Amino acid sequence: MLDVNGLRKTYTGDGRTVEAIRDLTFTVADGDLTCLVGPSGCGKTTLLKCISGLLPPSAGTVTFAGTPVTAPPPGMAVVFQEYGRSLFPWLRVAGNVELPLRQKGLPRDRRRELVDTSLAAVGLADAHSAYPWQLSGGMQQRVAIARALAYEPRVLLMDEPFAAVDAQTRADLEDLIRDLWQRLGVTVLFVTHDIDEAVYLGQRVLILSASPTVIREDLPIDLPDARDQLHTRALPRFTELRTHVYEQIQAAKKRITA
Ligand SMILES: Nc1ncnc2c1ncn2[C@@H]1O[C@H](COP(=O)(O)OP(=O)(O)OP(=O)(O)O)[C@@H](O)[C@H]1O
Repeated sequence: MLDVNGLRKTYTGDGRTVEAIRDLTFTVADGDLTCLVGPSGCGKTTLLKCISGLLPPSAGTVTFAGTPVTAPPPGMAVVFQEYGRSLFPWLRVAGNVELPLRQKGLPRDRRRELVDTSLAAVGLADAHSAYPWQLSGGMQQRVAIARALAYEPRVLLMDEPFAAVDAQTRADLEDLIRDLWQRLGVTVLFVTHDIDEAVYLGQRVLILSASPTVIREDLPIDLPDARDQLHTRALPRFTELRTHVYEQIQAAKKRITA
């Protein structure tokens, strides 16, 4: 579904050159839930922007369902960390979710149906007519997720989407993502700096090195598919995996080679 090949990104300007991504190659299969985790500043956001066609890479290619990405492709949706800035405060919840569907040119009845089902899917069936600023942070992030789902993406890219919500809401939203992924069969690439979150959510965790970034390890997560916050996190295997990822990230920060 996604093929990232020899990706490099160097920022230049104001007499400064920052090599953010040195060389990244990986694929994400159709229907996978892959987490990307790495030290702070290692280029996670840069990578997602390149994958989603928002930023041109300096070298290498991104291919989405067989087509090279040169601009934001239809079929891909992104959820960012800053829900507060991604929703329009003058539009009601339903209007926010509907906006990309208008841009897609869908007829009114279909738009309404998609808004209803995606808001119901994130547990906000009653929030159609509220304004975003009348909702809690966690609810606003649910609206952002509903908007991405209503677009019916084949790939959902998520950039630290739960970093700004409290711990309990975060746990609920993590379960929501696994539930939606299992029910809808959407391919998910989830970026986080939170090691426990990456291990709890992913079928696979890609561990990135410090900037300039390469892939340090491609780790399969061999936990049972049915996960829940209490029992999965109490499994000895969960502890082993999180300890392993933690050690890898610490080593990456100290630039010890794998
Ligand atoms: N527009 C830009 N111009 C110049 N340098 C940039 C730009 N955006 C990012 N960088 C640099 O590229 C590197 C990677 O940044 P990026 O934001 O992608 O990392 P990140 O892993 O998402 O960070 P964090 O963990 O803090 O969210 C950093 O050194 C950053 O300073």
